[in-house]
Amino acid sequence: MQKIVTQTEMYALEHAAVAHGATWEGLMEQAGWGVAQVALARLGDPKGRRVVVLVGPGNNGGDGLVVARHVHDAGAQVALYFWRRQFAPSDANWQRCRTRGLAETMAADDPTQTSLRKLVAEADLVVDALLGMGTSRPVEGPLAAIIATLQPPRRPLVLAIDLPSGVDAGTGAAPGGAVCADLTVATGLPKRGLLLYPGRRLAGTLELAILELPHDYLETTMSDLLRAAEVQPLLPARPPDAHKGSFGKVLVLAGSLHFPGAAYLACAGAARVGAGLVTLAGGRAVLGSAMRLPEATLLPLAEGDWGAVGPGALAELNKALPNYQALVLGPGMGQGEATGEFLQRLLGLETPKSRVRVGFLIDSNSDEATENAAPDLPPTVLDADGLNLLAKIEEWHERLPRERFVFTPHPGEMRRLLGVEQLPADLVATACEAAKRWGQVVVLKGATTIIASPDGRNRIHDGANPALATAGTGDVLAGVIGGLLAQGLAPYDAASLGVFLHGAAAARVRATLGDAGALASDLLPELPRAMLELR
Ligand SMILES: NC(=O)C1=CN([C@@H]2O[C@H](COP(=O)(O)OP(=O)(O)OC[C@H]3O[C@@H](n4cnc5c(N)ncnc54)[C@H](OP(=O)(O)O)[C@@H]3O)[C@@H](O)[C@H]2O)[C@@H](O)CC1
Ligand SMILES: Nc1ncnc2c1ncn2[C@@H]1O[C@H](COP(=O)(O)OP(=O)(O)O)[C@@H](O)[C@H]1O
Ligand SMILES: [K+]
Repeated sequence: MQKIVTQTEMYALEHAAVAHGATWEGLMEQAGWGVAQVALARLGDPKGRRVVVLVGPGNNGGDGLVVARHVHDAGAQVALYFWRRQFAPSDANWQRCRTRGLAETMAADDPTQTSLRKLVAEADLVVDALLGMGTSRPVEGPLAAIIATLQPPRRPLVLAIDLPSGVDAGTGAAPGGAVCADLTVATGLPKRGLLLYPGRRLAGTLELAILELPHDYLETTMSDLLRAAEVQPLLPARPPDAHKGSFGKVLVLAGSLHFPGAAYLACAGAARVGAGLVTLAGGRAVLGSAMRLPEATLLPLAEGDWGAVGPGALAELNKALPNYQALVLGPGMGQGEATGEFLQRLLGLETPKSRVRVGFLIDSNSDEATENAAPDLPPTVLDADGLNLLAKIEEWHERLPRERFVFTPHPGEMRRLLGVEQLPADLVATACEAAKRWGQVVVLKGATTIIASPDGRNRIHDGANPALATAGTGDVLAGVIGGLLAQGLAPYDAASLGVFLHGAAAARVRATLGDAGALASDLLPELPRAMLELR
């Protein structure tokens, strides 16, 4: 399991390591040695290769000095460029470089960066050891000017130690600009900011220098990187004597006159990850979707204006729902008033005000009242307009049954659910706090997707892929997660495996079609292949 840490968690781990007998010097030596091995592997034969190490004032700079020594000892020609670091005899790593006679330039003596530009122009590799986890404010002044000398296009490879200087370790933000690295070697464990944008882009390829840290410490609060090894065991078994009833039934309530295709994409997503049966619920607006997927069955619902689903549909749904193991609710269903009222009652969230308005339906013990009462929902994926409509309901999170839903918001939907103008910078913390407060699994989608469970566990999917930046890919994901819920996966696992398979299918699409022009429906045939590859 690859853990991802915040600064606080990393500093606590370092303290715990010291308490277990490690020394700060020893840790720094391990970190620098590990980074040097990556650097040397990239350099090829080090003889005659020129390496510039940019050394900052803190421990990140200390790591840089260790790297400089090992790369020098391997045969490369190393020059040191110091920013804000004062020599002190106690700086043992600097002292060791001096003993070896490494060239030194002080940034204070190079106010126009003339020497630095020359060094960079002649270098094969630049090691960025200016700032790491200690980055505490936007980069500015001379530091910004130093970083600007590394802007692409440039000749040398740029390797950042731990984090590209200027990237916030917790949020991935780089408010004053940052080093744009070709690769970043994280020391010990990758920091959260390396997975979040723009930090993820600025970091380039991610590698790791191993540190001996007490891994059991703080384990439960750390994020997990979502990788094949974590989700492979979650794949539902397919016994040879299975029948369609073995793999669950999914009911999809999606699509509308304006977004008819969402229904198809969600249904096909569920079917393509192995659900036994998919039923599309809706009016005439979604008939076309049902015809595109002849394997799906249809649950016709009473229509309101313009074919929208309204409260009149509750009776049919109530009868059908006990036959389903999962529900996908919301993709493209529209945000009309009648649909909002329908959703509110389906979720059992009608306010006293709406009770008065539809009072005759819930009055006393009439048959109609029973038929229209909020049903017990199976595990449900709530997506897109389902979330937008939910966000309009007052105090929804205090009244929604807990541990029943997987919410799949993109950042805009997340803002609406939280009722904020702008999402907080730390998206992992945002998703985790929301999952805890709402009592639901939250999948905060984006180039990096975060899956958070109400119990505090969370997984980060490092899956940037511009081929996915096209309408309808989220509808497929909602269906995929629904299809996995129907096969009996717990909500957090269904969400995790779903995000992984969706990303793996997208990677396959990108490999054949490239970055642009893929359709959301191109993901569908790749889903079974992604499962085959994982199994
Ligand atoms: N301890 C160990 O054994 C291990 C440590 N490790 C390594 O240590 C790194 C963390 O080291 P760190 O905590 O010393 O912080 P670091 O990133 O060097 O920067 C601190 C300095 O930067 C300054 N500063 C900050 N922002 C600034 C800005 N925008 N503009 C200008 N200045 C700014 C800040 O100055 P101040 O805020 O006080 O003005 C302070 O002087 C970690 O990333 C990893 O590489 C690992 O190898 C594991 C073993
Ligand atoms: N650049 C990107 N890299 C990786 N995944 C992306 C990127 N852009 C979008 N996605 C993924 O595509 C899906 C888009 O979902 P969403 O925004 O709900 O779109 P829609 O509602 O049109 O289907 C999400 O799973 C998201 O994580
Ligand atoms: K750095």
